[in-house]
Amino acid sequence: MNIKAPVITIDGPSGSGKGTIAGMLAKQLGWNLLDSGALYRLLAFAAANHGVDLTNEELLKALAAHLDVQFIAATDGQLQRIILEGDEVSDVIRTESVGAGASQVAALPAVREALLQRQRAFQEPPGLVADGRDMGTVVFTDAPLKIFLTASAEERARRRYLQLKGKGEDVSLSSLLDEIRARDERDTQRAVAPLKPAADAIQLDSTELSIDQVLQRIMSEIALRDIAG
Ligand SMILES: Nc1ncnc2c1ncn2[C@@H]1O[C@H](COP(=O)(O)OP(=O)(O)O)[C@@H](O)[C@H]1O
Ligand SMILES: Nc1ccn([C@H]2C[C@H](O)[C@@H](COP(=O)(O)OP(=O)(O)O)O2)c(=O)n1
Repeated sequence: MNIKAPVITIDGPSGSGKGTIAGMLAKQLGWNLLDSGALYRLLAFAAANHGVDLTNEELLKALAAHLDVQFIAATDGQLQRIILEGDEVSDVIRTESVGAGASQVAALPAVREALLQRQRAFQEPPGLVADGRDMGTVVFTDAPLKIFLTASAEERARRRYLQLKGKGEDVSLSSLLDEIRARDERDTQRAVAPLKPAADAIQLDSTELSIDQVLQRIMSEIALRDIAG
């Protein structure tokens, strides 16, 4: 019998804390990690490098199917590393402009289809924490725990501002808020796999919660379901 590894999905809008929480959970549980947004970011980044227009669905589909990417698991003291065509791109794919490009290519059905199996291949023992927009609604519909993490747009822009400032980037809070709102609009309104909570997702508003409080809330849901052994 083929018993699949359990999956915890964490979906939600930009800046809600998905990546941070997913990374901490994966570490704490000793599970695999899928940062699905990174795949869309990598595609947008690779398209720019190869001169592929972000509206050219056919070429983007081919590029998505052949993306030469490696995810190197986090170790103590080092975050997960991402290698594209032999070069480390972990940081360069995190800019807001690559995020906007990712949101654009992510609206194309052929691109989503081309990336589906690649995402499902991360479901390996002992378990998987998957973060994105459609992890609970499309990619891992039978996940035993689905979290939909939100926060107000203002709080998400503030977090992104602090994060990018911390990396030495010259950013403005008001333009980040505009970009976050534009991305929310595109991600929730697209025809395929729009950002929305799965019917069986637990919705968690982190606006007033610390990272540790969010983590504790999710750990208690895991304990309730007895899914982490
Ligand atoms: N509950 C929280 N309170 C304050 N800051 C947070 C919280 N959750 C995440 N952050 C910070 O917000 C920023 C964006 O978080 P991130 O995990 O990248 O969000 P997402 O993956 O949803 O876009 C990071 O700098 C992170 O440390
Ligand atoms: N499962 C996913 C993950 C990301 N996307 C798209 C939509 C997002 O705006 C972009 C970038 O996602 P990412 O999770 O890296 O973005 P944030 O860190 O939340 O700002 O990719 C998607 O359509 N489906």
